[in-house]
Amino acid sequence: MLHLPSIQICCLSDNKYKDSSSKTLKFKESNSRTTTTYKKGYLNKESKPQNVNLEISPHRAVSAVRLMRIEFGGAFADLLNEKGKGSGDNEMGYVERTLGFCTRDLDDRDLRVVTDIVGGTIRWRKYLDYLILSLCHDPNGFSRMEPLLLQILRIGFYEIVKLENPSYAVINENVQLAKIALRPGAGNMVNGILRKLVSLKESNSLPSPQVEGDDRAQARALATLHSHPVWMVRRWIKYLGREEAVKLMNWNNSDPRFSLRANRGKGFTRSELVSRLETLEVPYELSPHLDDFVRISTGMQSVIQDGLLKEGLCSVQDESAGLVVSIVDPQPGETIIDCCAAPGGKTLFMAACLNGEGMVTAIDINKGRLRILKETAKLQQLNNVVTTVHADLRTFHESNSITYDKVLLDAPCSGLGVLSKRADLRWNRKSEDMEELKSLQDELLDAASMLVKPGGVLVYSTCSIDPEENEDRVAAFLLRHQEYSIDSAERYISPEFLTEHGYYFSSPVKNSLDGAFAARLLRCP
Ligand SMILES: C[S@@+](CC[C@H](N)C(=O)[O-])C[C@H]1O[C@@H](n2cnc3c(N)ncnc32)[C@H](O)[C@@H]1O
Repeated sequence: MLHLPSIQICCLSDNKYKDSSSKTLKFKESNSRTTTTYKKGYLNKESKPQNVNLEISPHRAVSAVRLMRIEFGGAFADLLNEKGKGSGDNEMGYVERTLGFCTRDLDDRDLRVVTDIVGGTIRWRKYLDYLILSLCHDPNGFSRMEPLLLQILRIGFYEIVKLENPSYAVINENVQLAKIALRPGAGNMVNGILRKLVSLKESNSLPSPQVEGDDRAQARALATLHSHPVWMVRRWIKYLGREEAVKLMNWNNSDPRFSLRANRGKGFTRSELVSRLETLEVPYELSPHLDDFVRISTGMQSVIQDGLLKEGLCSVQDESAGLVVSIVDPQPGETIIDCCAAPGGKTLFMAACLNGEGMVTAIDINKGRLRILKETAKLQQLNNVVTTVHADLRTFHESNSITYDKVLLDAPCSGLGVLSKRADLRWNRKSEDMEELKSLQDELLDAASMLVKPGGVLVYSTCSIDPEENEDRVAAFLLRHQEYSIDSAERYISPEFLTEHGYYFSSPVKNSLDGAFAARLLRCP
């Protein structure tokens, strides 16, 4: 029988994060239980003394700090980028500034665990908070709980409820982290609440919201159970029906799968990529849809460490995005303009299809992202067929009179099709964004349409599954622009992706890929 001590909510204290979003951080003083060592190149290039704490679980400490950065510091939970950065010096710097000590270096296994814990804890945040709140004696204190303590609790709850890690270790390690990073009282609180959780789980009596009442109440319960914002759930029930909406949320909560594209531009073929993956012992599957693509569900860390991405031999690109390029169907010798191009996934794939003849002009309003595109084009030896232009598409035509064979508008969108990869996006996106995005998409479509040669092709695409950003935008555009008509996508993709209107649509639920949409439109000659 577990002893369940009474639980108190600890509120914000003076020497901790006050409000990280407003950048008024105060970092905790170094804790007493740390060892000061000299460690080469640990935080920066020079050797300097470090407070390396060997008593706490490094991956939990790093996960807690990473979660703080994502929730309050504006860092993205782009799991791959986080992995790609190798979690090196910078990350340990954040850990030390936040906790007052650093941990030992993370090995590959730790890094994988951090990625899993961070991704899962963010995805399940609403559900985990519901459980935490249900188990607290003082629900009013929940909203005032200090951020680091809340992250530690969320990690513990996620490990116990979703990962089903051995509860003894989860409790011990998270209690230790709370004690050392905060204070003994915080450790006691974590201990009490995690033990209570384990006891409820073992007796199959975890609190659970009932899906009952009117539509609104049911959507609220489903949103908690599947950990999504209520407005998204309501929208999906409206467009997809309840059953599909639940399947979509399950997909969004599942581990993301990645695909790699062999960079033909650099003369690297899919079979060479496959040989490298076999050498690295990374399991793979060939894409049934795209000749250059390979799917992997584990082993990304090995791919990164092998340098395949750094050397520009392959790129991480979802097949759903690759299929948008199939709809453009770039041919050697053509002039193509990619109107919202950065960071360049589609630009570079299109450029590789040109076999050195023709040109892709890549426009983007974001200078930093465009710089990344330019550097990647160089790395992939595609800079001879890629030109970058820093411009706002809406005013670009004022200084440009050139028209192009093909125009791709991969518009800024809600990203509701890529929630399995962008774990934090569901919490950052607001329902009000949808109206703003729709008018921006209309403006950008009008601007892009001016760049198409008579007889040329305009492709409008998004990584959204929302009809208001997809079919509805195209329908409104066709009403405004009678010089355009739909060119069915049937010649470019397999029937499973074809909609009744002749558009391309990849559905996470149906196709097990990210959600994406593209319409191919012809300008009359
Ligand atoms: C969906 S992302 C493009 C992704 C890119 N096509 C790819 O495959 O990597 C949308 C891009 O539109 C850019 N953007 C937003 N408003 C713009 C505007 N008015 N003019 C040009 N680019 C814009 C953003 O900076 C962002 O990079």
